Parts: sequence; C-alpha cells; structure tokens
Amino acid sequence: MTPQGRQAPGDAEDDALPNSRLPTPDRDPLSPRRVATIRRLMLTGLGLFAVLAIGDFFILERHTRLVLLLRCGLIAMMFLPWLLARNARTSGQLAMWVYVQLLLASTGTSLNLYFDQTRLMAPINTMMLVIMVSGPAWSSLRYFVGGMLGSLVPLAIALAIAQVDAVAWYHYTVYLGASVLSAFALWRQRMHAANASALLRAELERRAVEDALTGVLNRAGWNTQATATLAAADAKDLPVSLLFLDLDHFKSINDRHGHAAGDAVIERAAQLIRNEVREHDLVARLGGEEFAVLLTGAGALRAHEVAGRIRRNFESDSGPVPGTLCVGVAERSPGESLAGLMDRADAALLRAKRNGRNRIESAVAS
Ligand SMILES: Nc1nc2c(ncn2[C@@H]2O[C@H](COP(=O)(O)OP(=O)(O)OP(=O)(O)O)[C@@H](O)[C@H]2O)c(=O)[nH]1
Repeated sequence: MTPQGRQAPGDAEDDALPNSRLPTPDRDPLSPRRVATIRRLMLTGLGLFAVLAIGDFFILERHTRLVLLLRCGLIAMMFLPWLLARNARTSGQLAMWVYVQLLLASTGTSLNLYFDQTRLMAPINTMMLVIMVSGPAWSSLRYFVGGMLGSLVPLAIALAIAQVDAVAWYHYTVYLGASVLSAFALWRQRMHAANASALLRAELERRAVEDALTGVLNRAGWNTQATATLAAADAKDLPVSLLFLDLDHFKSINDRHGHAAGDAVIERAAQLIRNEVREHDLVARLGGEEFAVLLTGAGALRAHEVAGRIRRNFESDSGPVPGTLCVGVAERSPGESLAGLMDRADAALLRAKRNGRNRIESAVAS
C-alpha cells in the first residue's frame, strides 16, 4: 500500500490497458484470406465482362474494330483495381477498389448503349447500369429484392417495344451475372466490416471495465457497477458489505522474486477471492495489489466469514510465492454512499496493516 493507504486512482487501469495492443477501427482486421476471396470475385466479374465485350465482337460480329479496341482498353483498365486490391489494408480500401472496377464496367455498358443499334439494348443497358452503380444499396435483402424487381421494369418496356433476339438475351444474362456477382462481393465485404466493428466495439467496452491482468473489474467498472448494486440493494432493502483487501509486503515480493512473479501473485489472489464469493458479488482490482469486494445480501457476520476464508486460503496457498493479506470489512449503513462505505473499509484496512498484517479488521459504524 501507498502511505495514503490506497494506490492513486487510475494506476490499475493504466497497467490494465496496454493501448499499443488495442485494435482500432483504422487497423480493421482484414485477413489475407478475405482479400483473396474478394479478388477472386473481382476477377470472375472481370472475366464475365470480357466474355461479353470480346465474345460479342467475334461470335456475333456486331461491332466495329473501334468498339473492340475501346472495350479491350477498358478490360485492361479493370485489371488495375484488381491488382491494387491486393495491397488493401482495411475493408474500406478493399471496397473502394471493388467500386472502381464496377465503375469501369458501367462505363463499358455505356459504350454499348452508345454504339448498339438494337432498340432493346438501350433500356436493358440502362437497367444494368443502374444495378451496377447501385452497389452500395445492396447491403440488405430488402434493397436487393427492390433493386431486382425495379430492374424488371425497363426489361418489360423493352419486351413491349422491341423484338427480343438472342443477342439481347446474351447481353442481359452476362451483365446480370456480372452485376449480381459484384454486388454480392460488396455485400459480403460490408457484412464482414460490420461484424468486425461490432466485435471491436464489444471488446473495447469489455476492456474499458475489466482489469487485463486478473479479469476482475477495474476501477472504472467498479464505480459504475458498485453504484448500481447499492441502488438495487436499496430498492430490495438488502444488506450490503464491503471488503477491502491488500496484499502484505507486496513490494518485497516484487523486489525479491521479480515483477512477473508479483503479477502471478496478484492473479492468484484474484482467483482465490473469486472462489469465495457468489456470482452476483462484485470483485474489483482498485490498485496494484488492492482489491475490493461488494457482497450483496451479506451483513457484517457473513462478510467476516468470507474475508476469513479468503485470508486463510491465501496464507495456506501453495501458489507462486507465499504471502499474506489484510482485509477491512464494512457493513453499509442505511442510505450510505459508496464513497462513505469505501472510506470506512479503507480505514479498517489501514488498522489491520498497523496492527501487524495478515488480519481482518472491522470498520467503525458510520
Ligand atoms: N508485480 C506487480 N507489482 C505491482 C503492480 N502494481 C503495483 N505494484 C507494486 O506493488 C507494490 C506496492 O507496494 P506498497 O504500496 O508499498 O505496499 P506493500 O509493499 O504491499 O506494503 P503493505 O501494503 O504496507 O504491506 C509497489 O512496489 C508497486 O510497484 C502490478 O500490477 N504488478
């Protein structure tokens, strides 16, 4: 313990939150496997587009060499986002390259619109363009169904005003395939990013209230949960008791056996404390080697029993390094604040230290 009887607030949290190891949204965990999957989908979309654009010229002999040249140029350009996606470090970067490829494919569709003389192709191409560039809206099943149904409208118009020949169906099928595939890639990417950020948020929330070394509450978590527990106990008129525990001569354990051994002793103490309390009781590490336990439904007598078991178990434990601890016990007076209760338990703990250590002292009544 420090001369003031308690480690400075925040010390445990500083130790508990090694910020350098925290994942951040900027360092979105994008695995190489995910990048490979999305790039495979991009390549498939590119292949489908190439089949349409080049196959159209050779198989159906519909376009001029200029159109073929323009299309080959576009296909070559579509390789660029596919290549660059390999270096994507975040989901956002990866999605950006998928969008760029979609944009190039849409440009190709517009070329068709410009050069194609078939009346049917105009609405079909427009429809495909809409599907392709509306990629971001494909993030939910509702939008997907809406988009697909909407795309049937220009198709119906085309069917009504023009003769549907094999070429038209060929274009329609290939464009649709490429669009659905690209949209699917985007959708999966978005789902993955959403899951990753939800996991990250949950992890950060957990770390904000948990002591990294022992897994019990840290001071921030203690303040919130202990306050809520006192309010709940008031509502149900339940007794509440507080234990303040502090390991004896911990500095000398560190000095003689090293910091790692000291950490192991702290972990073991937390484990032994947890073994003696019930599921709904709160256990927190408030400072280096100082713990607090809030026992709901327990008066002074039961609190002393729990404290006694913890003290004995710690003393007789064959853990990393033998040691002892002191406990200050305080039963809450009706309506007493958390701060008041903690002050009394702390004073009792100090008395236990002064009276020779390895002992339990009760707080004076408030
Ligand atoms: N290993 C380890 N040591 C810590 C940690 N946090 C604080 N300490 C050390 O714990 C020691 C606490 O020392 P003191 O407050 O003097 O208390 P003490 O030596 O236990 O003495 P008494 O409480 O009076 O019996 C200091 O040496 C701190 O450096 C931690 O997370 N791990």
